Amino acid sequence: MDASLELSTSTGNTSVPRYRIFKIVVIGDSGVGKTCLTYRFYAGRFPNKTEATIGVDFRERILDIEGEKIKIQLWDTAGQERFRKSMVQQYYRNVHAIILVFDVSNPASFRNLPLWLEECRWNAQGQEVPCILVGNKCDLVHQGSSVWAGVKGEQVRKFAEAHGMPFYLTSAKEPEGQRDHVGAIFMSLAYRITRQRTFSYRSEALGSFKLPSRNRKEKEKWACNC
Ligand SMILES: Nc1nc2c(ncn2[C@@H]2O[C@H](COP(=O)(O)OP(=O)(O)OP(=O)(O)O)[C@@H](O)[C@H]2O)c(=O)[nH]1
Ligand SMILES: [Mg+2]
Repeated sequence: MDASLELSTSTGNTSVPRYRIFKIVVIGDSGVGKTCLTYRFYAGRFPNKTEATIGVDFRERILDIEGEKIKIQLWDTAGQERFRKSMVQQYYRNVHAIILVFDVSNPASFRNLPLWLEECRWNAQGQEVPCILVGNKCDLVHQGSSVWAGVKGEQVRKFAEAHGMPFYLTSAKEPEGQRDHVGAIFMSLAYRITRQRTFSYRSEALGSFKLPSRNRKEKEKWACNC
């Protein structure tokens, strides 16, 4: 069954709420903050401590989108190859959207983005799945030396534009109590995927952003040289 058509129910009791379920997979290099971002959205705060994710961790939240309650199922995946290689196909099975994360203070995590997109393209098997780009750890931008050696906003904008992806720069560690930027990113993605009434994976149903084609020249063109 198409995962989007699954309804949430644990018993035969008809009074149990039934929701449409949407699967969002979070990918990116190890240490970029995937666990912290998903935890922040799930629990509303930065986690006290994290360890490298093994395989996948699931976090779910019920959201109210224009009067409809839906269940967002976040797949917080492992960035380390050895902790993910046996699970990659499950990550992408019936996925509704992908969040591609890099660390703004770690240029290597930005340079590796084409490899992640390649993995998405390969596993999506011709389906076009919404993908957004998130640069995390923006709280570190003004720390340390006066010359910022991390990824520059302009580089991010160009990369995102080249691949037709919306992008956001944020911090899972942003102080609580201020505006919830991380929450707004997830909410805006949830809003976007739930608007697709047909549940089709095709690009015409999903709007303007899609996974890029396999184009080596294009990937090299937008690779970061920092
Ligand atoms: N300053 C800062 N540190 C962060 C932020 N997000 C995560 N971190 C830290 O970065 C480290 C790695 O965070 P994780 O969320 O575990 O990274 P991950 O992407 O899940 O890593 P894997 O599970 O190995 O793929 C931890 O020490 C976090 O405390 C952020 O927004 N700002
Ligand atoms: Mg993790």
